[in-house]
Amino acid sequence: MPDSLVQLKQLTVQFDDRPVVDRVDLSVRRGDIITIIGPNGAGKTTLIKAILGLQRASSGQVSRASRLVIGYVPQHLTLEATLPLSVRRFMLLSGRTARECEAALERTGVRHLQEASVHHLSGGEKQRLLLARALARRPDLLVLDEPAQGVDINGQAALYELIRELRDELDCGVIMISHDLHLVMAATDKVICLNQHVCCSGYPADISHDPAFIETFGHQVAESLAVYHHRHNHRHNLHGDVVTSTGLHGAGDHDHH
Ligand SMILES: Nc1ncnc2c1ncn2[C@@H]1O[C@H](COP(=O)(O)OP(=O)(O)OP(=O)(O)O)[C@@H](O)[C@H]1O
Repeated sequence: MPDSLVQLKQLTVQFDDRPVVDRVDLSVRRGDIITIIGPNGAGKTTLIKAILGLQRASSGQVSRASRLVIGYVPQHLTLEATLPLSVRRFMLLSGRTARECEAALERTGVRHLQEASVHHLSGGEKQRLLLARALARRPDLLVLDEPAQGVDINGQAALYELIRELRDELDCGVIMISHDLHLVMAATDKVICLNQHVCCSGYPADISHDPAFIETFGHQVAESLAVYHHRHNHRHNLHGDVVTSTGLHGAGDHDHH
């Protein structure tokens, strides 16, 4: 897998015989910012867990570059509420030196909060702290699960901008999940629209014209993104399965034009 930090080949994850991630091919290289979008239950977190090595594949392959360092930013900071913990201590628990921790906090703009309790941080400050913890590892690959949760709209744009800057500074690859479609369209290199299988993928400008995008997100979202409606040759039922007039088909049976 030349140049790839991580590569998925026909990755399938099933729970109770139900494919939640269905034959997904994906490659992340240095310099990429790839965003996974899709409805609730589409398999986005399961896919990310497979990349992190936390979820076993039912079939297919996940290959990682040798000695790959991954920095992971989870959806939420979950901590024991009764445990007193300062930002400084939280960072040191990562095993990095005090200097590395301080530099990472500085870079994500929350160094001034070192003595604050992690329990009292705002949503945006927590996300920046989690990003600093991931950054302190000097990752080859940054994996973020909805990094802008609990962050106001200005803060979201700033956070996406920071992620782009970090990609340049670290020369790392970035893969993230996001529901913030407007920001994704503005701030991402490549979008993967997941609904168990990959519905469509490509550059934001292209994907917003893709009928599968409109099919998955509905006309309201599509229109608000000023996308066009094209013919679409399959439909999804409520479970995300591909349905045509002749019945139920496997996810690989369709194409989009
Ligand atoms: N360990 C598990 N055992 C059984 N089912 C699971 C497990 N983990 C996830 N699922 C199911 O797999 C499906 C996909 O879940 P996943 O969390 O990957 O979706 P998602 O796209 O991240 O959704 P959301 O946008 O709501 O966070 C869901 O129906 C979920 O209930």
